[in-house]
Amino acid sequence: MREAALIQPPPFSQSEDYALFLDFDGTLVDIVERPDAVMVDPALPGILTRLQERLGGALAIISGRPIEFLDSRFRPHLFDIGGLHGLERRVGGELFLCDPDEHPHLRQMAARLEEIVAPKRGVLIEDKGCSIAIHWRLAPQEKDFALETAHAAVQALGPDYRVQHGKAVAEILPAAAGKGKVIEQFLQQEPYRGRIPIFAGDDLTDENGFKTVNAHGGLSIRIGGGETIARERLGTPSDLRHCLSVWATEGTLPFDRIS
Ligand SMILES: O=P(O)(O)OC[C@H]1O[C@H](O[C@H]2O[C@H](CO)[C@@H](O)[C@H](O)[C@H]2O)[C@H](O)[C@@H](O)[C@@H]1O
Repeated sequence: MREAALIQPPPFSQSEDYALFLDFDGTLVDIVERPDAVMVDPALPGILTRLQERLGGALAIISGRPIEFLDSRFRPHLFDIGGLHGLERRVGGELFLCDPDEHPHLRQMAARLEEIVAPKRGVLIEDKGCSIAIHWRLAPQEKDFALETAHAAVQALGPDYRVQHGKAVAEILPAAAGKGKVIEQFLQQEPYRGRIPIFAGDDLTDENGFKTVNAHGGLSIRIGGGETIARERLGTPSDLRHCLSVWATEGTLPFDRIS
């Protein structure tokens, strides 16, 4: 990572050279105990809309969440989104969705997993159709159980599926999913094509996105602690929201480093 105390990204006269990609949980919004309890800061949709205009439309949320969930949190705003760790995508209103019916074994596994975790108080199954997350934030003592359950499920499903590790979560999803891949797909399409990517994320799934962004000579930003290949670091989602707000209103994007 660079040692500079402050980054001064592009003035608005050059902002159409850049594409901005933003992770959701732990990056734009704070981590909370339950997946369905996440809250969007009321000022955030307006800040993102302003940035989207500044960037000529080249702003997308890149998340492990489904597009439908993110829309429910940002309504009436409909941002470009790479959802489900890149399994689905919306660009300029055009949708590329993942069909759960194409994953019949995963669907059967979802029902089985509900039964397996039922006796474990605080372990939550988040069924997202084409992926299934097993959460243990409310039951940290069940971490090993949750991890073993996720890995056993993938073992049973075969090589078309993998486990994505995250913050107090293990997700079972198609092996082809990846944030790097979906960022690459965005960069092949207008208005993202040919631009320098900027990507902020906080978690293991985002490291794959950082790899792609670094390969394009872009700016990768890790939110919070942990080992990373990101080139810059910010402390909290609130720090990032502040930076985005400054960029939206003043034309610069200052990142105070924490490490
Ligand atoms: O790619 P992201 O937008 O960062 O999404 C990653 C996963 O985030 C969510 O889980 C995490 O946030 C929850 C709410 O704060 C928290 O309770 C949980 O412990 C975290 O792992 C979400 O529920 C998953 O579907 C996303 O894949």
